[in-house]
Amino acid sequence: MALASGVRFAERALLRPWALLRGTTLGRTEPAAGGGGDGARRFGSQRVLVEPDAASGVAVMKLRNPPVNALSLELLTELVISLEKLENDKTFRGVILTSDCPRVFCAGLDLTEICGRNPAHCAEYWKAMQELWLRTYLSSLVLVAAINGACPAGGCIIALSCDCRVLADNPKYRIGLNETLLGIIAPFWLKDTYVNTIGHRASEQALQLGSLFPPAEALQVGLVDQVVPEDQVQSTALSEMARWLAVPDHARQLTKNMMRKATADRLLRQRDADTQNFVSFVCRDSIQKSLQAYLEKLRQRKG
Ligand SMILES: CCCCC/C=C\C/C=C\CCC/C=C/C(=O)SCCNC(=O)CCNC(=O)[C@H](O)C(C)(C)COP(=O)(O)OP(=O)(O)OC[C@H]1O[C@@H](n2cnc3c(N)ncnc32)[C@H](O)[C@@H]1OP(=O)(O)O
Repeated sequence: MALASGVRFAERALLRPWALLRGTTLGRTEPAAGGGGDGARRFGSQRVLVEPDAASGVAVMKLRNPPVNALSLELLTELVISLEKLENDKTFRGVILTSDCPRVFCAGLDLTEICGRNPAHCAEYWKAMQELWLRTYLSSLVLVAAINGACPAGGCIIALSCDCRVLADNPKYRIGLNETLLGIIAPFWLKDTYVNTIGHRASEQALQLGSLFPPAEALQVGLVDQVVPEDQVQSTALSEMARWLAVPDHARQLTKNMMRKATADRLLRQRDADTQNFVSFVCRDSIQKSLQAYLEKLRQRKG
């Protein structure tokens, strides 16, 4: 399958994720419940479950890092590797990304990865976050987010880097970039992704206010493409997938690349500087205090 040279270049420029892998069990293959042939076999890792359907060329990738799918370094690494595995297998043309944890799609950055950690760890963690965004944003596969739970901050980053978003209609499942409410700032590449999705004025407001949109508002502002009853999220994601897969891959991929390359290139050009900014920012005493206070509030708040 011919890929745009820009996509190939960007992919070559990305980090090899293997070095990040610690204590994971990638590559394990097991029969899916009730499944028989190769197309029904699932694989994955401790924190990412992949259910491939070779017949349709679509795999369902489920985040399972309970309780809230916080993006730990391990989860980030396993997501990158699982995606790479599907991209390298030409049987697959599309991936539906969803959560295996009830009520939460993804709670965003795992705050324990950046609270009270040394600068080297924060740098390693941020590089893994950049890597996941670059991989998903530039993926040659069609990515549909089936958002079956709350989707703040880093969770929204993952959803935004997909091609299409289907959100379950539950007022508790809010989506958006709430970084400012934690006293932190969305990086420029995330701001760019937001602007590309909902436009400049809406992003300006939502980013400063740290808005988390309930489903109807998320649909209205263009943050998601469909809002459907909870029990129809998966089937709607599959219908959306069929719509996207009806387009010839090469034309769709070249168009995706044309739309997204400039945004990704901005980060690729200044990845190290972005990492340094992140580390020096989050390691400030004042930011560490805000993050600790937020984490404490989360731990005390139940229900
Ligand atoms: C000037 C220079 C500028 C340079 C700038 C450079 C860089 C920019 C810097 C930073 C950019 C960062 C970009 C991304 C940021 C993020 O993603 S920050 C994370 C934001 N996430 C949130 O705010 C979500 C917080 N969580 C919740 O709101 C809820 O947990 C929920 C997801 C709605 C689920 O609710 P519920 O089902 O009720 O679960 P609980 O709240 O009870 O939580 C269960 C346990 O999980 C722990 N937890 C929740 N979220 C996180 C998390 N993100 N990280 C770690 N741990 C989390 C929670 O404490 C509970 O733990 P215990 O069971 O009590 O131990």
